[in-house]
Amino acid sequence: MSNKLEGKVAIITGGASGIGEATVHRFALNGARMIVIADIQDELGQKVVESIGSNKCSYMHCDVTDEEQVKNLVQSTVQNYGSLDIMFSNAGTVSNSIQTVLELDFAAFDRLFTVNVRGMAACVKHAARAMVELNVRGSIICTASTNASCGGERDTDYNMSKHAVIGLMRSASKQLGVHGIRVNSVSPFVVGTPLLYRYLGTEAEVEQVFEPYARLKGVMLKPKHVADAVVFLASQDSELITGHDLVVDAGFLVK
Ligand SMILES: NC(=O)c1ccc[n+]([C@@H]2O[C@H](COP(=O)([O-])OP(=O)(O)OC[C@H]3O[C@@H](n4cnc5c(N)ncnc54)[C@H](O)[C@@H]3O)[C@@H](O)[C@H]2O)c1
Repeated sequence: MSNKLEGKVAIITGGASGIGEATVHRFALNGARMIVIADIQDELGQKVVESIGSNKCSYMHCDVTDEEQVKNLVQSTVQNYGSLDIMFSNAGTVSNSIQTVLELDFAAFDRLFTVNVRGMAACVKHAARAMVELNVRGSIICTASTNASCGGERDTDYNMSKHAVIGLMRSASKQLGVHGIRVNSVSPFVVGTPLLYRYLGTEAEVEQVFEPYARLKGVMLKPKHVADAVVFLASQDSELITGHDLVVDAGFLVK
């Protein structure tokens, strides 16, 4: 690994598990000065900190649906570590019900939107405010999904929420460019994480869903592949890239 993120202070929401957790490790390997994990799974978050070391990583309980908690997360990161260079706004969820159009449960729909859309926007807002105030040419990355680029057989609310993430990313990148702040998104296809295991079953079952659709054969999409894309978007390697959705899908979306 190189030191692509040397000296950088980063927040990773949803960093206690899955793609977020893999990205915490990748950021540490790439020399980030401090990575703040923001999540609601406190025990898991603390375990990730222990695996990296409290000199490089810390945990803060933050429910992204509560704007005050997000504001506090950003403010305390700046106070404790002197900067905010990278926000990886990644926390997300799926509904338990099937959520076809004919079966839409709007209570579940609202819960999902509060996390995946409102929570995502709160993280972008408060990170951007801090970066503008600090005069930091920061990088903000949102987790969207391949679901943001096509319709779905089910999970209409999830699909809609990820389309909204792209809208947020595009608007924010237009508005924040004047401050030198880049905003991009990363869009994975199916990746074996606890979120997907809850939804699809075992790792083998996830592979069964992935395999027929992946044009690139002989490789399984893992959280680390998404994390590498996030490192790219967070680092100077992508200095001129903003308003871009970086798909990590082994060719699933190729037309
Ligand atoms: N796994 C996939 O196949 C896949 C594909 C495309 C996009 N995504 C997206 O990737 C992101 C990460 O998901 P994952 O697959 O790593 O799942 P995961 O469940 O392993 O991780 C999600 C994390 O977000 C946290 N979280 C949920 N609600 C939160 C809230 N209100 N406040 C703070 N943290 C909260 C969870 O506690 C968890 O640690 C999500 O946005 C998801 O929609 C996942």
